[in-house]
Amino acid sequence: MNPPVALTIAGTDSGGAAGTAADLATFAALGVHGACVITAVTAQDTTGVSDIHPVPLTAIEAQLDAVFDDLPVAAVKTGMLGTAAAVEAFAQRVVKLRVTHGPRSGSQPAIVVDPVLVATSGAVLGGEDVRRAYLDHLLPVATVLTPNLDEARALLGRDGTPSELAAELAAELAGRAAGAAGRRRVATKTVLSSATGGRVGLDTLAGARGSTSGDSGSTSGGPAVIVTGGDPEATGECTDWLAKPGETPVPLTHPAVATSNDHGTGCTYSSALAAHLAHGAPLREAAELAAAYVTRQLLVSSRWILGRGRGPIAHTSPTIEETA
Ligand SMILES: Nc1ncnc2c1ncn2[C@@H]1O[C@H](COP(=O)(O)OP(=O)(O)O)[C@@H](O)[C@H]1O
Ligand SMILES: Cc1ncc(COP(=O)(O)O)c(N)n1
Repeated sequence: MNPPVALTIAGTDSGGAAGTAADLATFAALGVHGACVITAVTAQDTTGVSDIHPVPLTAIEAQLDAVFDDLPVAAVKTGMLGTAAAVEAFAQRVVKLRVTHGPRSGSQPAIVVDPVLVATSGAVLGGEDVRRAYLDHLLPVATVLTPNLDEARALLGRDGTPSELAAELAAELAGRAAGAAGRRRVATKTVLSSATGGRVGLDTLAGARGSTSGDSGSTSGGPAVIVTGGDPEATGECTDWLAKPGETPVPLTHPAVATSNDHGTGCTYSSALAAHLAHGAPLREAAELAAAYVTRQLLVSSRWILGRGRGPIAHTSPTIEETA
């Protein structure tokens, strides 16, 4: 039987903790075939990021087209996109997939966006132009986004509690999604009407609205938002807040692991979420399973001493001893 396919669009981490190293390891651990589009090469270790080399836009576009033209991608996870042009190039392809497949074809991938802007070490992985491109182009067409607290604050440009930020971000993006869908509907109708002599399929127009069926993630009102609640000093519990437009945010609580080996945690969480969505899990269940996976992996690496800084979250399979 074929495994589901998930695609990561992200940067490399030479230290093997975050970025594509985390994403592909997580996909493999969760029984998903992983494809990857590299957006940037970073020189990075447990102490920080010392160099960033963006991949040229044409090479990013060629990788995206190679994967989408060939593989049945069930879920996409985006990590460090690095430039506004890369954000826009991927957003354009999401819109194209929706227009060509329609919402009920079952062939639209779930789009998980981890809006990476700043690394745990403090390095800037996406500037103000990237933040704007996320808000204007990619987030409104996403299925679900997974900002941490700082990223949620940066995207909204204001502070608040995690549940407030999750609800406000979902409402803000629902508004943007509705506006973008209206503009696409007019553009698609014009293009298709001239191409078909006036006959336009209902499915095609519904697809241009960017709605998805079932509970793989977004409702027709815009993307779901999960504000993650990681806290390196945490003892006790961590709470992530899941918000869907127009609904009261739901707290998702799981045990906290006391560890400083947390480099790559956010990448691992969003990849695990994409992997479970690729398997067909509903969004809330996928979020709970992803948090359980991250918690287990943090436990495995909690006593490791690797590198001089914040060590990696484990990407190895735990032994019985490590999970005890
Ligand atoms: N110490 C921890 N123990 C258990 N879960 C954690 C811990 N730190 C983060 N998580 C979980 O990992 C996921 C990613 O969260 P977070 O650390 O906020 O992302 P990022 O690495 O982007 O800051 C969330 O589900 C969060 O609750
Ligand atoms: C290539 C790449 N992508 C993402 C992150 C963020 O991960 P973290 O928040 O754990 O530093 C990173 N450091 N490097």
